[in-house]
Order: sequence, then structure tokens, then C-alpha cells
Amino acid sequence: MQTVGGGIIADISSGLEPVPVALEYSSQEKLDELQAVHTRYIVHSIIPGREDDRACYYDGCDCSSTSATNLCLNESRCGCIAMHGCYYTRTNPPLLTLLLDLQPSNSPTPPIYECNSSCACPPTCPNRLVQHGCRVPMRVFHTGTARGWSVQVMRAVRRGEFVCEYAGEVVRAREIRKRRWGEGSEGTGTGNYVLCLREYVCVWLLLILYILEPSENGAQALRTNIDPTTTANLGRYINHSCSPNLSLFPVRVDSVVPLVGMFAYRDIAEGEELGFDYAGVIGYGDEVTPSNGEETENGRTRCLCNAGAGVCRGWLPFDARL
Ligand SMILES: C[S@@+](CC[C@H](N)C(=O)[O-])C[C@H]1O[C@@H](n2cnc3c(N)ncnc32)[C@H](O)[C@@H]1O
Repeated sequence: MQTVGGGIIADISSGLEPVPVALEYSSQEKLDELQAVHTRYIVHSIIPGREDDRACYYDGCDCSSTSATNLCLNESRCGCIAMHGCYYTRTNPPLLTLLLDLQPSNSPTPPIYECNSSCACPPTCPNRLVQHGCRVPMRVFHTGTARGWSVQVMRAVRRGEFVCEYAGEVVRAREIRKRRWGEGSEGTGTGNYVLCLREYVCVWLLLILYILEPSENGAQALRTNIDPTTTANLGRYINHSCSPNLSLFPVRVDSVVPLVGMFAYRDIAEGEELGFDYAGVIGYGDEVTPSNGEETENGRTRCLCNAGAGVCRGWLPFDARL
């Protein structure tokens, strides 16, 4: 029976995020469908069965930094910055943004290391950003098209600003395959929420270089699989775009298991829909070969892309190994 009556939930995080995450639904039925799957809101990724493990695996700095002094953005003063590098900067008007070059390229992107719970600096330290949760008010809404639910920003966002995490359960590939294709799973090959983060360790360079994608030449991959199907933050509602406005970075705080931080790849206008490239690559430009959506891989039909971006592959990237 069709139930009518849409509405707005003011904050699906129930106060867990520092800013409200609104959700607008067109009918009670649609909301029930969604809540039957996304059953728990979390701010940061969790490892099932190890949620109580609060151990910090890194030594901390001994700065008594405050947001005013910027001590923890200074290589010669802060041990964390000296060890791992400086990733954030203060811009004017005051805003913390990512310093890394967000240019599209295949060049290695190092993970971001934030100050952690062993550090002497306070929570206001400028080298603590992703760990505090999202700062940009956002709204989850239904697109009314094949791409389903989506997320838009409720204020303009500056290039390099942290938008939100892609948070879910960190699980092994074996478990992912079981959840997706095993007994009792739908096994349809569509509606995939799993993000596989790859960081490559290029041993041949005698340097440790981390990249999200794509070349595997001479590199050993560290993989982190995040499944936000049932346990997640709002990142699970962000769709694929071949012309994305977000880019993803591994961020380490206390644990060696990285969080995935989504940063604005360019300035984003108020009300704009968020998107990242599910293949982990930015700036395909002319290299994208449009497709008619009939592609199959390992016998699975790929999902048609409905993002409507100017440059589009025509289908959603997916990892055939999962
Ligand atoms: C991480 S979820 C994104 C949220 C999803 N739209 C929902 O309704 O819950 C990924 C799934 O959304 C859909 N999707 C994401 N981007 C899309 C796009 N550009 N075109 C069509 N479907 C898309 C696909 O079904 C995909 O497996």
C-alpha cells in the first residue's frame, strides 16, 4: 500500500556531527525503505568487534597549541608536522583548508596525519580537522532519478575545505564478497556502497609513496575496504560523478587504519550536489570513452551513470575483485 506524506528530518546524525545533516523525503514509504537499510549513524569508520579499542598507535607532539597560535602547522615547532608533513593551512576569512595540490594527476598522494590522542595539543589545534566530523551543513534528498538518494551542500564551500568522511565498517575483501554475493545477499551487482581505498607503497623508489589509484606498476597496495551499507555517515549517499567536486584522501589519527576524508576539489556553490569519482581518479577530461551502458565485466552488467556530467564514461566504475 502506498503511504503518502513527505517531510524533513532536521538531523539524521542526532547531534553526533557538529552541524546538522538534514534529510528530505517524499513519502513515509521511501523513508522506511531507507531506514530499514541504513540502521546506524556513525561519524567515523569503525572496525566491527573492535569499537572499544581506543589505542593510539602513534607518538604525539608536545605542543600546547591553540587555534590562535597555529603551532601545530609549523614544522620547526610541532613534532607531528616535522614527522609527517603539514597538510592544512589557514585561509582568510579564517578557514582550515587542505594544502595539498588537488590537481588531477596520477602522482602519489601521501596520507594526511592529524594530531592524535597522544598529543599534548588541545582539540582546537589546527592539525585536527577530519577527526571532528563534518563542518558543512548538508542535506540528503532523493533525486527522483535512477541515481537515487544524493547529498547537497547548504552553503558555499571553498576549494580544499573538508566536507565529510566516507564512514562505514572497515572489513576484509572476503567479508565484502560474502555480504554482496554470498548466500542471503541480493547479489544483483547494483546498489554498491563499498569503497576500496588503495595506497601504493612504491618500494622501487626507496621511498614510501601513497596514491589512491591508478598505477600498480612496481607498487604494493595497502587496501582498506569501507562498507557503509548499514552503518555509515552521510557519505554513503554521495553519488558517482565523472566530473567530481570532491576528492578523497586517507587520513590517519590514532589508528593505522585510515579514515577517508572527502575534500572540495574545487569551489562548490550553495545547493550544489556532491560527487566523487568512484574509480578514485580525477580529471579524465578527453580520456573518458563514453559508453552505451551495455558493458559487462565478469558477467556482471555495470550500472548506468545518471550523473549528467558533461564528461561521462556512461557507466559506474566498480572493482570486479569485490
Ligand atoms: C554510495 S551509493 C550512493 C547513494 C545512492 N544513490 C542511494 O540511493 O543510496 C552508490 C549507488 O548509488 C547509485 N549511483 C551512484 N552514482 C550514480 C550515478 N552517477 N548514476 C546512477 N546511479 C548512481 C548506484 O546504484 C550505486 O551503486
